[in-house]
Amino acid sequence: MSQLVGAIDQGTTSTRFLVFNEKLNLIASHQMEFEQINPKEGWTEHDPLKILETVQICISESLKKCKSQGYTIENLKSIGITNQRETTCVWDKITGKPLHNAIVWLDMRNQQICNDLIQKFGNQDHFKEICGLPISTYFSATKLNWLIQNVPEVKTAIDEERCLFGTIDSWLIWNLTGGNQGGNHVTDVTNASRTMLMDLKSAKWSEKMCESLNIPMKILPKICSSCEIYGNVKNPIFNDILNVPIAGCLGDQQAALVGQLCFSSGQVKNTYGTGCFMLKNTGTNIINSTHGLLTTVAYQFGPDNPVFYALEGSVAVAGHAIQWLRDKIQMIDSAPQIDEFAAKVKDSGDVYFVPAFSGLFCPYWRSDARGIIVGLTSFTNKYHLARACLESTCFQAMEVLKAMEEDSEIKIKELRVDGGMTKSDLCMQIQADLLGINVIRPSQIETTALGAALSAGLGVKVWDSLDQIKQILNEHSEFTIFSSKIDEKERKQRFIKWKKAVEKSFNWID
Ligand SMILES: Nc1ncnc2c1ncn2[C@@H]1O[C@H](COP(=O)(O)OP(=O)(O)O)[C@@H](O)[C@H]1O
Ligand SMILES: O=P(O)(O)OC[C@H](O)CO
Repeated sequence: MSQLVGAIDQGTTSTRFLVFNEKLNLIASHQMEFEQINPKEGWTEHDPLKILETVQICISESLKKCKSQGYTIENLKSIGITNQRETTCVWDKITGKPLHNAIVWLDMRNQQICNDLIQKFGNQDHFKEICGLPISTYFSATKLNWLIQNVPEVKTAIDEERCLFGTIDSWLIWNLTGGNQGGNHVTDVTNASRTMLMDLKSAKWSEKMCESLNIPMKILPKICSSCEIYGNVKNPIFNDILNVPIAGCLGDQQAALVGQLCFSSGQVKNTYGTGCFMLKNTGTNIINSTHGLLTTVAYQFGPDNPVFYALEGSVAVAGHAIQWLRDKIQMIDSAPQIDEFAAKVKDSGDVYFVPAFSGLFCPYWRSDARGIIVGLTSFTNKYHLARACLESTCFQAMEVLKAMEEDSEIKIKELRVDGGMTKSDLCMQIQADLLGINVIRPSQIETTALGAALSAGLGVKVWDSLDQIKQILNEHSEFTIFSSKIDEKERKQRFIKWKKAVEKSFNWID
């Protein structure tokens, strides 16, 4: 009997469910965008119930497509989950209802809490040794602080032992496995490593971090590996997949690392979605960056297997800037139109766009920066702006790659890429030009979902080993390779201009 594995990919802007067969071919998928709620400047929320609804619809629509190809639910052996990381949910375990909208990773309402912590502990990197992360609005713990301090229902639910906290993976697993009828309150080690509350070495919640950040440990989920059975689907809302085991779970950027088969130390991938995230596998070594990178968990394939780590360069705004041009500025009608516009001009006309909408993450960690467009003249048109927008992501990725090279003093020779923005050939060509190395895009750019599916399939022995998976994928994977078409002199000149633009974005917020 054919074996299928499903993956829920719950991203920042959309939810997907994808089904792969045992040859790792994509059999069916369904995707839905959902609302970004912006109650105030700098705030972004998601409705956790809406997220659940999109998951349910995506599963149901994909399974219809599987059925039309002759498959039945018996073919579906397991499900993996991969998700936007850090986004913070709190809910009531008795009613099963969220106590507030989820606070999204991009949200900056916790800035004052972060400022106070930096002042109290002396510097932004005070906890990096324990959790691998700087004090920043990006991570879950200070979002949770904000909820505890500002939403009375959350405080009361904690006092009455009804409050559960989790990132999106936890919220989904709890609901899928029964919700308030006995759902399992768990997370995986990659997601836990994004909260600031986990000790990287022990891969357990850190008492010191929880105490320093004032987080009650009783509301935290149990930390599991990225590949084990977290429970079977029991919630009747998900009746299309009842009793199917959930057997894989990874944060989306770690899932992409897995989906790109970056299992060896030194291998690097870059995913271009709402943000852009470059991860380098560092094996079982915890490396502390001196160039603004984060240390994070890459994966742990089973509770008895070692934890693998990664260095990460996180860029907050990549595809998000394209969506901003589409939704807020209405310069384009759809994301793909950015390519059409950008291709109409040979360069950006010396225009530089620094999309520091949420400050700048890696390598600067400047919360005082805000977005700017510089170099405008009366010659500038929307096509230049479109090109500057694509270039902005590539320049940011270039800075992250340089930080990785400087940290390890090892030159990165090629870059594997994936994610929504990599559909743009022009963007990938600009990236290769700026980096001066080959940019390699697999024909299957849904590597995030693939990574979650691989983990879920390993969890129930659809595949026995990583070697078997590598062999299967290597048999039918195809790649497009983008090589630089500009020389080092031009690359340097453009980078100097970019750096000048970045500096101009600093110090906007007092
Ligand atoms: N053809 C395209 N050219 C450039 N960018 C694109 C294209 N299609 C989609 N995108 C961008 O890709 C992003 C979505 O990628 P995805 O990997 O689905 O992100 P996420 O997981 O963050 O929701 C959007 O921000 C969109 O702007
Ligand atoms: O939704 P994405 O793909 O932009 O990923 C978001 C990241 O997980 C945030 O850390």
